[in-house]
Amino acid sequence: MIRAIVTDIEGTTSDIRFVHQVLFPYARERLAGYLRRHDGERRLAPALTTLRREIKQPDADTETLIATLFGFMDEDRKSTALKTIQGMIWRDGYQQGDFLGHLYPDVAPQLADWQRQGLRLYVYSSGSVEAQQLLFGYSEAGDVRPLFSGYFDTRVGAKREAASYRAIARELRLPPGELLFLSDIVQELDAASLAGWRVCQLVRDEPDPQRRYPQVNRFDQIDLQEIAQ
Ligand SMILES: CSCCC(=O)C(=O)COP(=O)(O)O
Ligand SMILES: [Mg+2]
Repeated sequence: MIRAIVTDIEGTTSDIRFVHQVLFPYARERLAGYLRRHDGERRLAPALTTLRREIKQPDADTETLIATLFGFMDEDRKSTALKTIQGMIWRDGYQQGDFLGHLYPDVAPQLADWQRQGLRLYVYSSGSVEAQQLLFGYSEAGDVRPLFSGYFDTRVGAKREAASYRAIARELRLPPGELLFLSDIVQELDAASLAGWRVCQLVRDEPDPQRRYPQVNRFDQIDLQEIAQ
C-alpha cells in the first residue's frame, strides 16, 4: 500500500519550458548584479560559503564566484549553492508578479484527491526548498503549499543516487515499498527503485520507448493500487 507520494517538479508537475525558458533566464540575467549588490550580507553568506566549498576555493572573490555560477548554469549543474541563489532571485520575480509557477492542470486536483485519501505528499527537486515553496506558493492554481507535508532538495543528496531516497525514507519513517516517486527522468526512477521505492514515470510530451517503469501522461492516470502490486 502506498502511504506517501514524493514528486519531482521539472517535467513532472511543471513544464520543462517554464523552468528553462522563464526561470533560468530570469536568474541568469540578474545573477551578477544580485551577487555584487548583496555580497557581504548575512542572507547570501551561507550560499557563498557552500559554493566556495563546492569548488574547493575558500578564498575565491565575488567575480570568481560569478564566473563559476555562469559555468554551472551553462552545464545545468545541480549545485546546491547555485540552486539556493537562483531561488533568492526568483523570489523577487514571483513577488513582483513577473511570472507564476507553472503547474499542469491535472496536478493540483489529483494531489488534493490523494491528500483527502490520507496520503502524505512531498516534493523532491534539485531546485532549493525555498524555490519549490515559491513555485507552489505562487502557482497558476494558487497557493497549493497546504497540499504538501514537506520538501527535499539536493541537501539530502543528488536525485540520481539511491542513497538520497534511502535518506528521505528514513526521514519520513516509512518503509521504501510504501513510498511512490514520480519523475520524468529514468535515471532518477532507477535510483529510487534501487532504494526499494515504487516509481512511476511522467511522460508529458513524447512516450519514453525504454518503458522500464509504469508510464502516464497525467497525474489522474496514476493507479496507486496497480503500482503497489
Ligand atoms: C523549483 S523549480 C526549479 C527547478 C530547478 O532549478 C531544477 O534544476 C530542476 O530540477 P528538477 O530536479 O526538478 O528536475
Ligand atoms: Mg524532472
